[in-house]
Amino acid sequence: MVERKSDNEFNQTPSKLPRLTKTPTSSFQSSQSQHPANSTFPLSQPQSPTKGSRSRPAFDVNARLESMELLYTEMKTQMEGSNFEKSHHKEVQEMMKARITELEALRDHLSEINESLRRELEDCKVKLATFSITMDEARRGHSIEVEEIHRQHRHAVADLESAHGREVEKLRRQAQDLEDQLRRNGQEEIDRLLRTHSEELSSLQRQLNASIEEERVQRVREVQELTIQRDTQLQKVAIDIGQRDREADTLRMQLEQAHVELDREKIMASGLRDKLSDAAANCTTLGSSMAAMKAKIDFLESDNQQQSQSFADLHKRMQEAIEQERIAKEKLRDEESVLRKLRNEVQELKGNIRVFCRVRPTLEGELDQKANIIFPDAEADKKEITVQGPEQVSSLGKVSTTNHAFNFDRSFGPSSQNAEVFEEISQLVQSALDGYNVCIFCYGQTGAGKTFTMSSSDGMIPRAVEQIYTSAQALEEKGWSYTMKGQFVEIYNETINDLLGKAEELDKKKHEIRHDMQRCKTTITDITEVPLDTPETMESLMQRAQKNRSVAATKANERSSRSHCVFILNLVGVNAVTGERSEGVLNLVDLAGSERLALSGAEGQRLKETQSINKSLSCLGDVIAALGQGKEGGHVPYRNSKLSYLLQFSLSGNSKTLMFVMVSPLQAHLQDTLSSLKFAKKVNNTHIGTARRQAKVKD
Ligand SMILES: Nc1ncnc2c1ncn2[C@@H]1O[C@H](COP(=O)(O)OP(=O)(O)OP(=O)(O)O)[C@@H](O)[C@H]1O
Repeated sequence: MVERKSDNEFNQTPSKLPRLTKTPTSSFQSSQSQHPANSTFPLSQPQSPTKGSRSRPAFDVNARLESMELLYTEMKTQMEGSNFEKSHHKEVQEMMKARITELEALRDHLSEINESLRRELEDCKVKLATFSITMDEARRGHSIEVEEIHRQHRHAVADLESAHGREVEKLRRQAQDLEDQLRRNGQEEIDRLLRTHSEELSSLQRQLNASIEEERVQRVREVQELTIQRDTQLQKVAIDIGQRDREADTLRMQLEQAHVELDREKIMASGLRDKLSDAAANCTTLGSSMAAMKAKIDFLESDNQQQSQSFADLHKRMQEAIEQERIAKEKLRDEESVLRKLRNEVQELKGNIRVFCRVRPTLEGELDQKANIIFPDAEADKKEITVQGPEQVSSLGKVSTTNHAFNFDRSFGPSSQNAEVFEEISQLVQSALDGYNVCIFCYGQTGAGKTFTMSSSDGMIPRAVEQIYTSAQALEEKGWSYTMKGQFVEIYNETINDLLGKAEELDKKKHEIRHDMQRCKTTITDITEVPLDTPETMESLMQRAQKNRSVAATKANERSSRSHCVFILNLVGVNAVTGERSEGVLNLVDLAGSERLALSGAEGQRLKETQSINKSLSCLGDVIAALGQGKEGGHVPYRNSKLSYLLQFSLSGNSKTLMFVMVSPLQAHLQDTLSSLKFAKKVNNTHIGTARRQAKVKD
């Protein structure tokens, strides 16, 4: 802050200024030496003389005063300027004051506004708080409502689901009933037609044979009688003629005698002439009887014509009967096509991928190790299976178990027989004859019954082949002729082996899978294909495959459990009557054991086996899952394993697939049982597109 001095103070001249009398300091001296005479400070001279002052000239007061005057004038001018500036500053100050007043007024105004705004803000805050409370209440109400709606929705969805489930169940049952009905009706109709037809045929045949026989016997009898009559008459005539001849001879002799006697006895000439005319009359009679005989012979000949006519009639009737038989056969063929169509429609209704579950019985020595497995609907639909999980101990030491329920297209209990199981798949096998690609595979852990179900002497493979033979034979009547060829391969460590080839070539000969994408056909290079002409061929084929499997088993322990076994049956049918052609494939697969195979600890051959089984089974699951997504043109990882690549055309949406999940009844296998059933459940929940028949009609 600058100290203000009064105007008077500034207007005083230097002469009027009080004089400084002493400050004899060295600083003064130094300042004086630094400032020349015109310097404004200091204003006084030191009073006490020093050693140095004695040598200096005397102090010039006037000059000093002059300089002081000058200095004063200068200062005055400066002061005037300062005064002007001061007045200017005063003005500015006034202006600033006015401005400050203005601003203060503005500030007051703004404060008022601020105050009112603050009050408004307070109001708003109060309102906001009220509004927030209302909002919270509304939100709570809303969430309660939403919760309520959710609950209702859940209930509605659950109701709908159960209704839908019931509806689906009902539809499935209806479809089943319809199928049974259709099958029964079709079968009954066919049986009835066949019966009627064969009865008609046999009665016609009998009638025909009887009437032919009767007619023949009668005609033969007539012919014999006529022949006898004719012979008798001919004999008679011959005798007559002989007699007449003899008479004629006699007469001739007599005539000769008469002639002889004529000469001698002319009188007797007229008598002889009379006798001659008698003889002539007799001759005429003989001629007429000969004509009668001739007429009789003609009559007999015309009777032969009648016989020919009746033979022609019989022939005509026989032709008519053959024509009727042909029409009946044609009708039967039409009905067979309808039946085929219906059968496959029923199969499609059931879904193109189906899952059956089968629990094997406990064997000797296993009775006390049974797991708790039940079949809740064994008396009704036979679809459910419930497995009691392993015991779990809680932290409080409480022991509990969980029940795991599963639902499949069909569940078979331990008492089920292969015949009963086959009955359920026979329609599917039939589809292969109708030109579909069918794949049936058995999945499950080692010892769960896969081989027993598939390849035992009364398993699915021999039964399927037998049914195909029987059906193919029955279809022959309808113009179909089938060629069947079988292949049997093993996939071990991602390598294909020919089970019908030479034993010494196992694991040595290389086989490649080739796909013909246009014809949707799979071939394996250098593989043995056996024509199956008779059921006996099938038996020897199975024995050959079994022998090779045993040879392979000596190479690696438990090899049969650790390899996949695929039986491929190629069926080509041609209908000579309708020109139709169908190509179907039936694949029956016995998979490697699916037990959880840990990689840890395994090494060498065992590690390789484990890796390839894990890979191929998980790849099979991936393929089914990808197909289930049903994306047109979507990627399906068939190539990730040999098994899925081999079955590509039999696993696609265009084929019919059935999976058997095989279950061991033992407590020790419970974890594997549960994981097999969970895998099967996933497959069961998959829907694969509609199968197409590979049938062609000749141009
Ligand atoms: N339904 C059944 N009725 C009677 N016995 C059965 C049945 N299923 C399986 N078995 C018996 O159980 C045993 C194991 O069955 P199987 O060999 O078929 O199992 P697997 O699953 O094929 O095993 P692997 O994977 O080792 O080939 C065999 O002795 C078999 O005869």
